Amino acid sequence: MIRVVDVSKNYNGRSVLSSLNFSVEPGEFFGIIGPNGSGKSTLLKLLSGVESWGDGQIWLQEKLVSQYKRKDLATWLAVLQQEPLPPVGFRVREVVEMGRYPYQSWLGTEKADSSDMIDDILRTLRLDDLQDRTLEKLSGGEKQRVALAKVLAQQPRLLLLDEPTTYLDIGYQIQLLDTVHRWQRTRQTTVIAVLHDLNLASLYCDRILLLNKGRQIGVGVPEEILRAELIKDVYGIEPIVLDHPVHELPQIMLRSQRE
Ligand SMILES: Nc1ncnc2c1ncn2[C@@H]1O[C@H](COP(=O)(O)OP(=O)(O)OP(=O)(O)O)[C@@H](O)[C@H]1O
Repeated sequence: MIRVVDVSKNYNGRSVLSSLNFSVEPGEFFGIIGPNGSGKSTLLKLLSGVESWGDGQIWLQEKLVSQYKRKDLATWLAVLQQEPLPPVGFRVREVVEMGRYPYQSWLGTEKADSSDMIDDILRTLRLDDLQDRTLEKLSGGEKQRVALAKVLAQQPRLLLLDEPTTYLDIGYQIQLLDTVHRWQRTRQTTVIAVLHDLNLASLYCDRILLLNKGRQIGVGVPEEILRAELIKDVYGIEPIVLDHPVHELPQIMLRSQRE
């Protein structure tokens, strides 16, 4: 679905991504991890066509991302960003309906009625009781769920998530990623997610790309990437890596330096 070939990116002559090479298969849940400033969000911006890359190529199906018209790209992919929602005044349902924009004519009308689908998404994310509330009356975690509902309403074939669990407590982190995972499996949506939490990345991602200082350190299944020596090299900590007793996937325990 996505093929990244020798891609680099500079900001003001400073390299922030260099020689990236990887592919993401249709229907895959693909994670991007790495320390602060390693280039994760920049990579997501290149994949979504928001920013142009320097050298290399980024293919989305058979065309370069840069060859798509903006509205055509929006029927293909949706991006959940860190600061995604309109400021104030809009009601939850109105915001979710904004996700339908790529399917509307210039009059703002849509061929098919999407209200059942919007109802379904609001129910799935437990937002149905909040649908008439305005955004400023929501908590940070509720806003995050509204933002996800809006991008799901776009019915993208490729869903790009930039730190989707920010602001969420552990209950909602799992609920949100379970929802995305179910959505991905039942609709064969491809998901590319930037995740800070390595344990969540292990639980949900089919494969993970590890970046450090703009370089691709590795790409592979969680067992290949979440290895103690690799995590130590990149994050500068001495983790303890254990097998999850239920999911049989690597989980990282942190070791404190305190006396
Ligand atoms: N518009 C910009 N202009 C100049 N430099 C930028 C710009 N956007 C990002 N950078 C720089 O590029 C590097 C990578 O930033 P990026 O936001 O992609 O990292 P990240 O891995 O997503 O970080 P974090 O985990 O802290 O969110 C950083 O050094 C950042 O300062």
